[in-house]
Amino acid sequence: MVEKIQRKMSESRSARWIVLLMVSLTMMCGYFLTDVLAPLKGLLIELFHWDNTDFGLFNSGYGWFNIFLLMLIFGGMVLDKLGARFTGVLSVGVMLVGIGIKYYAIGFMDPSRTVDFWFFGAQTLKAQVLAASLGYALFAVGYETIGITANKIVVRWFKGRELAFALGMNVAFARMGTFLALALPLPIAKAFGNSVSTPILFGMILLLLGFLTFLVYIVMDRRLDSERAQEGLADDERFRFRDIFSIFRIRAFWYIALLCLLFYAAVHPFVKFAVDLVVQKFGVAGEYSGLIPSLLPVGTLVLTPLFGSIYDRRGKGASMMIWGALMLVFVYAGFAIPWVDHWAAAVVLVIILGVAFSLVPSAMWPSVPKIIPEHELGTAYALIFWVQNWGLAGVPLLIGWALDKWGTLPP
Ligand SMILES: NCCCC[C@H](NC(=O)[C@@H](N)CCCCN)C(=O)O
Repeated sequence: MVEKIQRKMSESRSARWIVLLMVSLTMMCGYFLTDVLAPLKGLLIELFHWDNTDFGLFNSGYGWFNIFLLMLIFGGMVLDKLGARFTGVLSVGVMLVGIGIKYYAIGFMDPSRTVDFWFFGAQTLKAQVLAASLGYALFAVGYETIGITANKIVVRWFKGRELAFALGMNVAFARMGTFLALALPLPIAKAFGNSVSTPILFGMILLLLGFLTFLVYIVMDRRLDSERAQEGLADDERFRFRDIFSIFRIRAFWYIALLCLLFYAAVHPFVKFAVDLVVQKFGVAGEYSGLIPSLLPVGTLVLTPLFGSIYDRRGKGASMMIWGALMLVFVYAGFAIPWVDHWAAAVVLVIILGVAFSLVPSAMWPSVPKIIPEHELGTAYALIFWVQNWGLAGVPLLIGWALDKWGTLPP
């Protein structure tokens, strides 16, 4: 097999699947670290006296640099200008620094210390919460950038072949990272005497391993470059700043960005509120309440690559996205109708949601290279992620506000 890889990178099936595996593992570590604190909320309340406002601030940190300082868009431009190898290393470096700050804040800072500062008026905050949020904000820049970098790498290696299946597998690794982040942190923290910082340290070590797998990709990608150069196929089109305007002029790009915004804003925040929903509306007992929402990531692990391979063979990406979006409307109508309150209905609705959450991404990500040239792809993905991030940041606030106003959930 190694011989085959050495002979011809561009034609070796094993080489491109190894590249996919190496890059997806790096990305998966990022997905693990993104949600590593989610299951530890109880411990943070118990040990450090964090409250809902602290959590709200910490979670909002995700968008501070990406959305407001446009770091995500710059990340896409760096990707198109300086390439995936450099951008990947930079992303992992930024993630490590960000997560290092968060680790220091959670593991070593005095939870009772406060800081006074001015931001649209005088503010007092817990120093630990502020530092952890700033670390998370920095981490998120690297995390989102590694997401678009992975997309561009997969397109480079798989275009004209089983691209949608490969992108589906890449998303499946992301889901696995999220799944592990929900399953592992609490047992790890408990095994180390209720230490909230140990799962973060565990994630950092994982990410260092993810960095090593990225180095394997770099070696292979360099070989692909030199092979292409020898054949006179070097990528000579370079990204220029004004290319951003040619992306803006493509109408299909806006349709995809809009669908990405609405779709992800509907699904991701749901996951955060799903347990409360099945308890409050469907009357599921406390200890089983996590089971129904957990069907969602597990189902998407298998279905996203499956739909990707259907897309590779049959096409019809637009129809897949439309069906996925319609299913989502059906699911939320089911959640909203008061008399649909049997636990079995919740199971069926979550399964349909899982199908929708696999259908749309499996068609959406491979559709972008069909409308955008490769040298602008990083910026195009970054712009789509940037639009999407507004929804990911805004909708939880909207849900919180709606629950406070009309909901029955405890504050
Ligand atoms: N190579 C990554 C494929 C994109 C996967 C996609 N990720 C996103 O849309 C990100 N902007 C992050 C979303 C927030 C998750 N915490 C996905 O389907 O996850």
